[in-house]
Amino acid sequence: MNLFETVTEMGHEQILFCHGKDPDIKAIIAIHDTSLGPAMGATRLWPYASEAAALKDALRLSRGMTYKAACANIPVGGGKAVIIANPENKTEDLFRAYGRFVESLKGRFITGQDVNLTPEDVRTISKETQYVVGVEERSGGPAPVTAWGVFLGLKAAVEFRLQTENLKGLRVAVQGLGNVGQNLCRHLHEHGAKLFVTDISPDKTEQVKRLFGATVVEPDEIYSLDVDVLSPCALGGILNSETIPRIKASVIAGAANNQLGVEVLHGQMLAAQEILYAPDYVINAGGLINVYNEMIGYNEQRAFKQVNNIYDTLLEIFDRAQKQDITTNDASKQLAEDRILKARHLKTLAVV
Ligand SMILES: NC(=O)C1=CN([C@@H]2O[C@H](COP(=O)(O)OP(=O)(O)OC[C@H]3O[C@@H](n4cnc5c(N)ncnc54)[C@H](O)[C@@H]3O)[C@@H](O)[C@H]2O)C=CC1
Ligand SMILES: O=C(O)C(=O)Cc1c[nH]c2ccccc12
Repeated sequence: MNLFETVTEMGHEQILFCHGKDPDIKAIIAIHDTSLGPAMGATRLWPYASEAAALKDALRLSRGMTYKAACANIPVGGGKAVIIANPENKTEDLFRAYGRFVESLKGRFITGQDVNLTPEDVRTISKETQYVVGVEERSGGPAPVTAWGVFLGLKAAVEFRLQTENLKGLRVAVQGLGNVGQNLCRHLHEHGAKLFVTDISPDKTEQVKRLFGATVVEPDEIYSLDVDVLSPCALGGILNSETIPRIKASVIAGAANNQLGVEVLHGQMLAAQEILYAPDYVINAGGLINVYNEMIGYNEQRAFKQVNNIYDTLLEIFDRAQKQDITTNDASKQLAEDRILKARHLKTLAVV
């Protein structure tokens, strides 16, 4: 990877390569943009196959956070960190060393719990840095709020594409029944949707079958089901050249980050198949909105108002995409970039 070329193209401000021998630590903190406020993004721990893969993940996820905050209209910038490690080798020393790197950024980057980190791990990080949120779970953790936002976004997409406000009998395929997926299934079930679900953990599929009468399918079957909506709530990169031709759903609305394998190509493939894609960073902003509110002093009414906005924002994005004949992904990027440019312009005026 030609690093500065990539960073120039993607627009990152700063990338911190955190390295140490005792303890052995390799982590990357990517700060994409702080025009709207301090960069926020949870930290993910993953046994990446290569350092390039880790860097790519950090770069793309952090840019997604910038767009996420801008589309959610909160004064926050975008960042993300990845720790390159096997979850089996997590130690207190590792997280403390990582916490010192976060502290060294003096609040330019504020982080918390993402894939393979437990609340306990985040508490360990917070022994070394004050720039961690979501540790005390004052608001019940971000996942239920994320799920509520995804539910509203799914509803907006169904209304736009299928011209119905009633979810009764709507067939929805949910991939991944973790903290977000299960909460989403509950909302959908309560509104009369018919669920088709998959997870690599049989305990989780059994639970959702029992609680919400869902039909359980094998992980690879989820793409080709004859359903109205596909809701990816597990992994990134699942919308790609292999899966898209198999998709029969006309709406994609789920929580996973980086759902599109190759953003432009696969965004266009979905549009060509007349599948309405709710951009991941717009629909899954509930978690970020929740931790942001915790940071500034939790106010449930304000937090829910901001999450409820996801519905209107998505309708605006779908409308923009249709009118300009562009992908929904490009329409949301435009919305985010407009807001960021405006904020930069205001800052320049303030200096003068
Ligand atoms: N928790 C939050 O507030 C937010 C979560 N997200 C994203 O949403 C997604 C889900 O988040 P959580 O529910 O918190 O994570 P989680 O780790 O609780 O759940 C993920 C689930 O996906 C399952 N899974 C893994 N590989 C799978 C496969 N190949 N097929 C089917 N299922 C598979 C896992 O067994 C697990 O049950 C993640 O991609 C996360 O990055 C995005 C924004 C906020
Ligand atoms: O939406 C994402 O990908 C996030 O990283 C949201 C998030 C969850 N917990 C956090 C703690 C600090 C900053 C962001 C988050």
